[in-house]
Amino acid sequence: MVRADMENSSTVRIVVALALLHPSGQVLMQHRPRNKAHGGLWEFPGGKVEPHETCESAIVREIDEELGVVIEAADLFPVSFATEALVDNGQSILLLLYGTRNWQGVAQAMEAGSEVRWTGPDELLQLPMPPLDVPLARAVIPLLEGLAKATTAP
Ligand SMILES: Nc1nc2c([nH]c(=O)n2[C@H]2C[C@H](O)[C@@H](COP(=O)(O)OP(=O)(O)OP(=O)(O)O)O2)c(=O)[nH]1
Repeated sequence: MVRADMENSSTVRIVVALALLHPSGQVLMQHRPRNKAHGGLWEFPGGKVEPHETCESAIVREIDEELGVVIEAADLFPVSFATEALVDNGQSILLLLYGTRNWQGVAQAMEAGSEVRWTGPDELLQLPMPPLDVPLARAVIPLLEGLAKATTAP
């Protein structure tokens, strides 16, 4: 039986992440600083949704902070999501992956100890990444292949 107090004590932490899609068929991946959770792995840039933020305003903020580029909430579309129970703090993460093809500025790693790289569909699953990112990366690959085809089409 589910008690009312149990229903109200959600332990789900929402994390938003972005597939920044280059017209050539590449996605921007970020190397996590070694001092953070999953340090040293490649991930989609993003972060936790803070209280009083919407998911969209959180991803716009995180992308500005982490990559120094401006994206518009209106350009975002949902790509996929993934969930994982975290054993260390008892929280579950709900990771929402958005996509966009539009941004302003040149994406670069703004955080100390971080780096970024544009990655094609053949390389994406070769990168060491957190477990949650593997199914998300699989969902991104057809988008990259579609973009690459559109670029090379006569
Ligand atoms: N941003 C991001 N986080 C991910 C991905 N995959 C994955 O498991 N995570 C996890 C790692 C962390 O436990 C959590 C996000 O934490 P974060 O450190 O990026 O969030 P934040 O920028 O708000 O961090 P902070 O202010 O607390 O340092 O989600 C991913 O692709 N992108």
